[in-house]
Amino acid sequence: MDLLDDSAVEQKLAAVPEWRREGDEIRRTITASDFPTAIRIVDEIAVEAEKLNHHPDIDIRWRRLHLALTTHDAGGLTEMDFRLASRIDEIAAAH
Ligand SMILES: C[C@H](O)[C@H](O)[C@H]1CNC2=NC(N)=NC(=O)C2=N1
Repeated sequence: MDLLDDSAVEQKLAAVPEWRREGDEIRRTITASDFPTAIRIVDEIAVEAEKLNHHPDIDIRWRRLHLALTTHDAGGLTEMDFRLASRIDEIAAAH
């Protein structure tokens, strides 16, 4: 998987407006209604991540999930990060 250049990253970020670029990562926060819901969201994300074989870093703080995506094998941002970001947004929107 090839690293995306800065203009490609900016272009792809436009499609996932909840996400922000932080260096080699894109990050977003999901606020759930309560802690069990936050964990259910994490579980649904885990299923999608496994399907894609692409996994986020997840920092769970009560109802808030801080997510970070990067492609470790490539050492930065690739198409896979934006594909999973889009799946994560669908999951978040369903709760
Ligand atoms: C062998 C390698 O660990 C796998 O191909 C997957 C697992 N999940 C992954 N997740 C992320 N975020 N980046 C990777 O490079 C990655 N690689």
